[in-house]
Amino acid sequence: MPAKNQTIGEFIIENQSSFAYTSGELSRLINSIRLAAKVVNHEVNKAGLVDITGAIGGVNVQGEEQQKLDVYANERFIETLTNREIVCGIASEENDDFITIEGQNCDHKNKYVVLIDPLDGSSNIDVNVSVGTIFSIYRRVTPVGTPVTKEDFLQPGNKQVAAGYIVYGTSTMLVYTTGDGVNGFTLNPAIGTYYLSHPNMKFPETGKIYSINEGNYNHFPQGVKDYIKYCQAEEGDRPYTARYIGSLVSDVHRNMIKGGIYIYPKSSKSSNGKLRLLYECNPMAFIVEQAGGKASDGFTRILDIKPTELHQRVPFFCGSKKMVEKAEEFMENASKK
Ligand SMILES: O=P(O)(O)OC[C@H]1O[C@](O)(COP(=O)(O)O)[C@@H](O)[C@@H]1O
Ligand SMILES: [Mg+2]
Ligand SMILES: [Mg+2]
Repeated sequence: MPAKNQTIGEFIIENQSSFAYTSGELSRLINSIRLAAKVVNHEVNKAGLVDITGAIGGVNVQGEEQQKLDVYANERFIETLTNREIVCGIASEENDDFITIEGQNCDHKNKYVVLIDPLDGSSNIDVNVSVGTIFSIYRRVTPVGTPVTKEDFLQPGNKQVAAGYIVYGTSTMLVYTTGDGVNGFTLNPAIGTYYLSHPNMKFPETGKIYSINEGNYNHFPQGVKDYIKYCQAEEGDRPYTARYIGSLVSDVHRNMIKGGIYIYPKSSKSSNGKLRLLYECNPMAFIVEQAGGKASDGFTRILDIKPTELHQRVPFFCGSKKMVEKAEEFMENASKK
């Protein structure tokens, strides 16, 4: 078990064997992300002050109004990753298409692509509720020395070499996996260093929290309606408690600590749900599974879905293993009727 209060830098060096490729590369990837996260954290903490509040007046490829912090965070992560000579391409929620990073000598020698949701939970920025950043990292599949292509981004989630999130909440935490368990690091803002505060995070097998936007209840598939009724029934260890922050990162983080399930299903209003497979569901699913939880679209394991589009959406069920299995049971039964 790693020593608590180890710095993230020490942890990476000590655990380099858990990364499939050379340690130096992982350090540079995670260091880029933690640096950009510190800069973004600084701005998030000022949310409410004039210059950082509200919409920027643009609409992203999802048709969503972009908040100033969406754009600010996007620029900081892209800039920081680009300057560290480690990525050959970046895809982001805030960019229509992927960005090719040629590298200092324009030789396309870098080996990793990063997919990012720079600011998750945008609707909560101006109301002082916790938000996050989500990242997913793959090794490129196209030859080194050639420009990155869409193929490098459309890999199934089970090919991720690392994934994680930052939650900007009561404290700022960076939580990540390289396929060898999940560890959480809390930022000490006084000295700007992340310390290992949550070693070897584990999803409780079951829990008593369900997180879903029940405002859309009438539009949900029958299986989801049945599962919500199950959660609310006065039986056994139920009713469960409803908790919904409206920031995917924060809802899943809480459920990972306390036990619970988060669901963003498809509905008659959005045929594939809202969340994006590549930079929301895949990285969160990798973390959830590495912590002993489960993640699916109600039927299929998220990490086995073969992506077809950069910004494609999928229904998302994730959390405590037994709770997700129960929800899938309701989905299965309803689909047979
Ligand atoms: O308001 P709704 O429809 O419940 O959606 C909330 C969900 O949408 C999101 O805000 C989508 O993410 P972005 O803020 O990155 O677009 C999730 O974080 C959250 O879980
Ligand atoms: Mg998001
Ligand atoms: Mg976002």
